[in-house]
Amino acid sequence: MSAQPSLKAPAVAAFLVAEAAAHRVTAAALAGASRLQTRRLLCSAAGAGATVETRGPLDWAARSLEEMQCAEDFDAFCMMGLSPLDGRYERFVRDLKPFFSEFGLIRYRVIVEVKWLLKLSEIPEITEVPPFSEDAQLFLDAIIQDFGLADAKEVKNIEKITNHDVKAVEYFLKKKCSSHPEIAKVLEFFHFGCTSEDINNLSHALALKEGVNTVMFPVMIDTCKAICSLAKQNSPIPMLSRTHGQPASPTTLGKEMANFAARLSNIGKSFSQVKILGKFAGAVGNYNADVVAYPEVDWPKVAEEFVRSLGLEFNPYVTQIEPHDYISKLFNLFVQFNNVLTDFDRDMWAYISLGYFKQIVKAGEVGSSTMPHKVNPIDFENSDGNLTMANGTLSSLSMKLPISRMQRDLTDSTVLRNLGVGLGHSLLAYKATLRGISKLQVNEFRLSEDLEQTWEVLAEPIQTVMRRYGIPEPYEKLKELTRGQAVTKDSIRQFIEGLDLPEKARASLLKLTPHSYIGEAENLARGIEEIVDLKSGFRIE
Ligand SMILES: O=C(O)C[C@H](Nc1ncnc2c1ncn2[C@@H]1O[C@H](COP(=O)(O)O)[C@@H](O)[C@H]1O)C(=O)O
Repeated sequence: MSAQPSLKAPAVAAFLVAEAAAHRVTAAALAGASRLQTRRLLCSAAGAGATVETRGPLDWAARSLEEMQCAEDFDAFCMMGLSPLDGRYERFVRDLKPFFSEFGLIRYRVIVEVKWLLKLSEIPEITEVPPFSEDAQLFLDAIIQDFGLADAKEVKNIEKITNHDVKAVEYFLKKKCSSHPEIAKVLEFFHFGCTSEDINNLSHALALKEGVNTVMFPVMIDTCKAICSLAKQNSPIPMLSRTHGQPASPTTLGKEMANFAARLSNIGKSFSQVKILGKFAGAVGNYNADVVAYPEVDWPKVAEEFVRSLGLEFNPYVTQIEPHDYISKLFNLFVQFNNVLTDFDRDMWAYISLGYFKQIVKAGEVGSSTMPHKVNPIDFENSDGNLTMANGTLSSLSMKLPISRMQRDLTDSTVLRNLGVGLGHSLLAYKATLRGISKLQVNEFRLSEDLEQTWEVLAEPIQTVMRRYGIPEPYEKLKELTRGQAVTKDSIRQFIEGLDLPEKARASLLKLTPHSYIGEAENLARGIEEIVDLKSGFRIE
């Protein structure tokens, strides 16, 4: 399934009216019409045999979020949230809600159940479910397209009685369709031959595919782009390196940023290798009940066609459950991405602490409640903390989900309800890193000052040139000059003057400063755009 362009509820109405005009349905005819009635009008106006693209730009995600925010005392509900993702940080992660909430899971289950009924109607051997009329198809499609919070609440009310969440969806659909004479005749074919997990695994797979593509990847791409810009903008700015926290050969600020951009984009490319899998093979993975009911049907083929029609890859070897190995693979990549970003956050924290970056202050904001001078690197710290939470959850899911006793236990069911938690903390962290980056201002004076005070870093190139020209014990001589001693521009120059080197080599060493001793750093930073390929990565097909 492809991501739909964003369109808010009023825009949906406007879209339908515009479509109506295009098909010469009058506004008067549309006045007061429900979405289903509107579609029926559009369909008949478009002519016999024409189909109206009802999935078009109707943005169910935006609609469900709007409905959520209209709920009575939404703010109070958030304030009492047990998880900060649903409280304090709700506004940063709300885009994930349509996909990974209870509402989202129910909606995806409804989609799978309805589409399965439609699929059954296309199998010639299943004469008990004849092909649906256009009106019945529109009716079923409208259940999906118009599915909202009120419908989800109805399912939850049914679940209070059934105490079985998937069965509640089946009953909801039967009730909803009992008013349509044609569909009412085949109500028992809802959930036909299915075990609940046939519905669940496809629902989770769809949520992951759509949620990650639509919400996660764009922010991950923005993060890569922001770090790439830091690399390019600061490609020539020399910076003292630190290995073991001690002054080491200089680099450029841009080159150190480029390293992170390259690492993150490499992980991005791996996402496209993850296949989101689905199964539809009944209670223990062998189509047992289907084969008895309709022995003449090629059930593995039907299942494969159905899973693929939803935009998922088919997994033929399963128990009652799809074994979730692909979720481990996917989440391990998130863990890797998050680890690299943690590394970035901590380096940025250290560079800010060294004064290499200043942070732009916003009028009215407070740094420290007691030390008025302070501007703390709170965004990088928030990101670091949330990446810890994210990786804790994502690793737990990745470790647990592939393990299920024999043909199934229900441990995955409750655990799978946390897909959005791991992704939510990740999203929160990416946004915090982006905020942190947006406040940075490079302090070239501080960067230069540190280099000016560490002429001893030139010991490395001098001893390397001495080796080339066969001067005995170069390393030891430099060690004597530099180790634990105050090394200055003058003492270094004096040392170079005293070396038995060809004139050209000496001149080039005398020209060298800690600021210019940066090797290929600037070129490496400038070349980052060729390495960072954000077009082929960060996408799950
Ligand atoms: O298709 C079936 O139902 C077959 C059945 N296995 C089940 N498969 C899927 N869901 C099942 C199963 N069993 C229970 N439930 C319902 O799952 C819900 C579990 O709730 P929670 O622990 O909160 O995630 C909760 O709503 C449970 O009622 C079996 O016997 O193998």
